[in-house]
Amino acid sequence: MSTPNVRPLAAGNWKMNGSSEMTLSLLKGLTERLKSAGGSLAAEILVCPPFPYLAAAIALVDKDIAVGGQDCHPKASGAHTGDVAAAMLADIGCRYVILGHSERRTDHGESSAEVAAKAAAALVAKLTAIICVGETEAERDRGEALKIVEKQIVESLPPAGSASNLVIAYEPVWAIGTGRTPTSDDVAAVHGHIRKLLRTNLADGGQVRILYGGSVKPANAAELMAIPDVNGALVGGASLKAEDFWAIAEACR
Ligand SMILES: O=C[C@H](O)COP(=O)(O)O
Repeated sequence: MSTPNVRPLAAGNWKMNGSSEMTLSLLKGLTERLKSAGGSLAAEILVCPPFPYLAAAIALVDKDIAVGGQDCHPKASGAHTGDVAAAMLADIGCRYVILGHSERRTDHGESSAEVAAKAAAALVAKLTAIICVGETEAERDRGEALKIVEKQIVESLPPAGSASNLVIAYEPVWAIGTGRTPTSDDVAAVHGHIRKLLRTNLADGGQVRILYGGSVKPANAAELMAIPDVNGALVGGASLKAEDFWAIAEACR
C-alpha cells in the first residue's frame, strides 16, 4: 500500500536469463506500453538484466525506465577477476544495483557484512542499493522469520544510507520461483517490522521503499501491493514477459 510521499518501485530481476534478442523485444514491449500510458506510471520501473546486456538495455530505454545491475564488488577497482565495480555500473548509466539476493547469499556465500560493504560502494558510486533479505522455510517454520530479517537488515545496512539511496526487498526464500506466497498478514507483519527497524536506524526510514518479492504475478500483484508498507515489487520470472511485468508495474501504486 502506498506510503505517503513514497513512489513505488516495480523492479524486474532477470537473474541469469535473457539474450540480445530478448533484451530488445522485452524493452521494446515495455517502452511501447509506457508511451501508450502517457510516459509514466504511479510506480517507477526498473529492469536488472545480466551484466552483458546492461549497456544495450540502457541504450534501448529512455530515462523513464531505470536500469540496474544484479551485484557489484565492494572495492572500486583492482585484481578481482569476474567482478564488476559499482562505479562501472554508474558509468554506463545504471541507477540501481541489487545486493544480497538470497541466490547470491547461497550460491556465493555472501554474508550480510559483505552486503553492507557492497552497499557502501554502491552509495559512493551514487547508485541506489536494493538490499534483499528473507527467511528460509525452516526459519519460518521455527517462528524465526522476524528475527532473521531483522539480523540481515541491521547487518546489511551501509553507513550513510537513506531513503534516497536505499531500497529494501523482503523475499522469503521459500516463495522465490515456487508459486507460493506468504499470507497477507504474514507479509504485513514482516514489512511492518522492517519499517520499524528503518525508522529506528535511519533519519528518514519512514520513506525508504520496502519491496515484496517472491512469486509476484499479475494475478496476485494487486492484493500484495495493497498490504501496508509494501511499496512495490521485486519480480523474477514474471519480469521476463513484457505483458506480465507491465501488469505488475501497473498494480504497484
Ligand atoms: O528477485 C526476484 C525474486 O527472487 C523473485 O523471483 P520470482 O518472482 O521468480 O519468484
